[in-house]
Amino acid sequence: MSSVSLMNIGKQFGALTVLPAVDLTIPDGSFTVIVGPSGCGKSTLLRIIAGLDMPTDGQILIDRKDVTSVDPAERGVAMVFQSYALYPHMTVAENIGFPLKMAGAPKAEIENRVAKAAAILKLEPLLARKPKALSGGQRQRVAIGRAIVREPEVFLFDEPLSNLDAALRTQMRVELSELHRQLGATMIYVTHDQVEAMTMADQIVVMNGGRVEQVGAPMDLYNEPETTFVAGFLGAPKMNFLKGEIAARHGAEEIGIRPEHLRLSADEGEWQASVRHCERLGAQTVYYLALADGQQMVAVDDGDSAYAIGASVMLAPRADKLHRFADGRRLRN
Ligand SMILES: Nc1ncnc2c1ncn2[C@@H]1O[C@H](COP(=O)(O)OP(=O)(O)OP(=O)(O)O)[C@@H](O)[C@H]1O
Repeated sequence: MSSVSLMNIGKQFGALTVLPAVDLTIPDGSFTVIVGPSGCGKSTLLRIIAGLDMPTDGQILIDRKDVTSVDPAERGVAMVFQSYALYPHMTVAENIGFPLKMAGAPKAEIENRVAKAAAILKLEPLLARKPKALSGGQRQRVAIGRAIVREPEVFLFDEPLSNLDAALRTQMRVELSELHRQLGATMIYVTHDQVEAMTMADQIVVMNGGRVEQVGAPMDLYNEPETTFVAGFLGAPKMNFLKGEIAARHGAEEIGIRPEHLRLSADEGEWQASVRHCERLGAQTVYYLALADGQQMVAVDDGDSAYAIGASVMLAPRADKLHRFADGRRLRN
């Protein structure tokens, strides 16, 4: 197991500064998810840790050793990509064992380690198949197997689930979390999907425009976002943001309240709104609402909640869940 430290990492592609200066510590054995919108630089950061890209500035430490100019193969990291890049003419066993073969490992050792990885990933019945005879989820497991056999100190995942359908993604989230518990290795996982970040991470790193916005445990970021960016990025449906008179009454330039922290009632509440649209999800009802001053809100109510389109409702925000911001930053007190 190994910690990873990024010290003042900068990256430029020609005139384009993708990462101005990133400082980040990834604790030993953690499952750290780097999350942010497309283009914020998260894949670049992962490739720099892997050694596939060189930083323009700064240092990378793995297990407290400076690996900034160490060859990717010598860093003790293994990367799993979004596109599984399996060799179509090789069997599952050959695909998994390929990195070891390339490294010149003896045949018996390759077989041994492939068997161990296949057992962990429940791929044993599929070892003789070719990739084209596998489902998307099975292919991704083979790609993960190829990383496991190398017994890396640090696993790097670059959006590994984005080619899978929703049901399979959910299943693989559980499998990856179990894999992490089983192996105890440090895992760094890049995604733009906040659900993956919330469900798998023990540490989330939210990035925005090449900078680290906030680092912390999922529920800490959810409950105490430091910026409106983090507040709006984590959670679905998204946090509501309100400005003007409504925010001023709470002593803020802007307030935020999550849809599940609004209580709806016919006659009691702080704000009056009309129902524009509703989505009945079975377990929940999602209301799209318009306040009297024209600001839009979303509220989540029980599955059997039954306000009609056009109805007038009162909204009561939970006082302990109301976030106050000025200049995009959280206000304290
Ligand atoms: N080799 C390169 N040459 C020039 N620009 C690049 C190169 N690689 C990445 N970039 C640019 O760097 C920025 C960050 O890219 P990066 O792939 O790290 O973002 P990302 O957050 O991982 O996005 P996505 O979720 O879309 O993969 C983008 O503006 C991208 O166009």
